[in-house]
Amino acid sequence: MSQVKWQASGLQVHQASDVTSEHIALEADVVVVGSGAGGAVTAYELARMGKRVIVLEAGPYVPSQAFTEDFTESLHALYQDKGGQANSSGDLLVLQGACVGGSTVVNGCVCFRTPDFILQDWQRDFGLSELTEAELAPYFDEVEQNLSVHDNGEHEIARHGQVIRAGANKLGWSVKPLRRNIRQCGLTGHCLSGCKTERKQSMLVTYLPWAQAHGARIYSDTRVEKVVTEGGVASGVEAVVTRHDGTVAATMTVKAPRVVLAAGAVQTPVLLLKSGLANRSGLVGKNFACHPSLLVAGRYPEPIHPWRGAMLGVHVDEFMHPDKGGFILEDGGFGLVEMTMLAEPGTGKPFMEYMENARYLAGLVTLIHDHNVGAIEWDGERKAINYQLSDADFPSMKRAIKAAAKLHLASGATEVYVPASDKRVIRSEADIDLQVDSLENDPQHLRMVSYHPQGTCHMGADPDHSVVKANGETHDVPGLYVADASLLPTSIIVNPQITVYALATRIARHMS
Ligand SMILES: Cc1cc2nc3c(=O)[nH]c(=O)nc-3n(C[C@H](O)[C@H](O)[C@H](O)COP(=O)(O)OP(=O)(O)OC[C@H]3O[C@@H](n4cnc5c(N)ncnc54)[C@H](O)[C@@H]3O)c2cc1C
Repeated sequence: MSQVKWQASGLQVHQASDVTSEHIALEADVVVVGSGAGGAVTAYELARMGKRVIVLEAGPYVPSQAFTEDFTESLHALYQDKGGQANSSGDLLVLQGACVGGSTVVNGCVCFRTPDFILQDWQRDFGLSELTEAELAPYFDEVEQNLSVHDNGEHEIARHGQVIRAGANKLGWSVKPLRRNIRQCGLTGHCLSGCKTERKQSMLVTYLPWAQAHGARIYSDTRVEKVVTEGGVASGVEAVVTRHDGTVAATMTVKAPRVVLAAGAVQTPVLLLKSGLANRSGLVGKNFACHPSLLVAGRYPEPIHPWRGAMLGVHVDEFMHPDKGGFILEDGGFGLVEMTMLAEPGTGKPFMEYMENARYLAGLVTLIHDHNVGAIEWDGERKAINYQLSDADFPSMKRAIKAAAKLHLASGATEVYVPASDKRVIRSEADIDLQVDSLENDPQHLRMVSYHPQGTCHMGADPDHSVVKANGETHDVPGLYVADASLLPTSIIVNPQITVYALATRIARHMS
């Protein structure tokens, strides 16, 4: 891996194809595991402080020019488990990016700060007294500025967003443009396949090149298998470099007194469990939450063309506070593949009818404030995501479906499709309770997707009841840090990337 090629996008990545020896031994001040939201920001912040930083990324390096805007191919090329990662019962797809830039490459660009009522819960219930709105505000300001976060302009609200906004106004519900980290959006609607024109301000085109400009070295195809300690203190990692045909190109060791885990909320706990570290509380991998989402589609009399224009335009925050329901609705555009993945279109004739009418559909994505009832487990060979929607969260899921149905009807939809395994269509206000009240919280009944796994190595003041401190360092192992979505003690209702960026910035700045 001594000779690396400069890629057209400007990022220089050491890849498996560059490997020239069976073992690679490296040294650094800090080794960062994962190059997504948490990893890229931490790497940049530390590199610009003059630290020698190495970033190890399990996924491949896919330069933007290679993005295809074909979602089936993107799942294969850019996503964890080729887009097939799911919970143990198979009714929750857990989508995560697995490439240089992580989930930020494939995300929908939506940006929210952590709601203050969530931070207050963390202060009260987890002893995180320092994580106040005032303390985090400068970090939010900074990352938002760095990533060109702005309220969607009118041209960024596609037809599907316009009809939803009109319906929300009719109902008197609070509806706002979404904020997104994008510069001069090309309105292609292919966010989930990566942004070919590099307008999305993902880590691939921002913090990673910036980190590299400050000397950080980035290795793709490199999966960290173990965190190593000496005398109870972090001392580095062991990794394997794998070619794209699955064969091992080399083993790797990195010696570093600071190890930052940012492999995402599924893989970071797996790595700690494999390494047998930082688990005095028994909470590594526990406390998993994920904002289980539904795509509630409405059929409109006039064509909507949900694949046209910016993917995400507006959101309804009327019910965001837990006292008001604990959910938000985001208007979501989607292409034909997403449409079949996220809905329950049936098979045979019903499927053909659904797809024939695709251009008349608009989607609402529900996000709920779920409890942290899941767990990531490792049996020595494979991971398991054990998560079922809890009975405590089912009422809020049903409230979100009802609100989405009501909103579609108010927006002019003639039919609303509930993504349930027994086909349920709502055609009038009177149908809403009828169709939704009888839903059961049984495995496989609702087709759920998570874009936001969180919480599996959560922060807290008490070492017996949390995995890491507010500064990101694990309670048990000096020098071993977590800086990704695993940190969040509770689910945060809103899309989490900005929270992860802000926390990672803070963690890097507090690192000694
Ligand atoms: C399809 C999709 C849409 C989304 N839309 C939005 C949105 O609009 N707004 C928003 O706020 N959030 C969105 N998110 C979520 C957001 O992108 C994530 O919350 C955020 O990126 C999490 O950051 P992270 O650092 O925890 O993990 P990631 O960004 O997922 O990065 C983790 C990286 O670690 C790598 N890795 C894993 N294991 C290892 C290992 N053992 N060794 C080395 N590397 C490893 C992975 O390959 C991955 O690249 C979306 C996510 C998805 C998947």
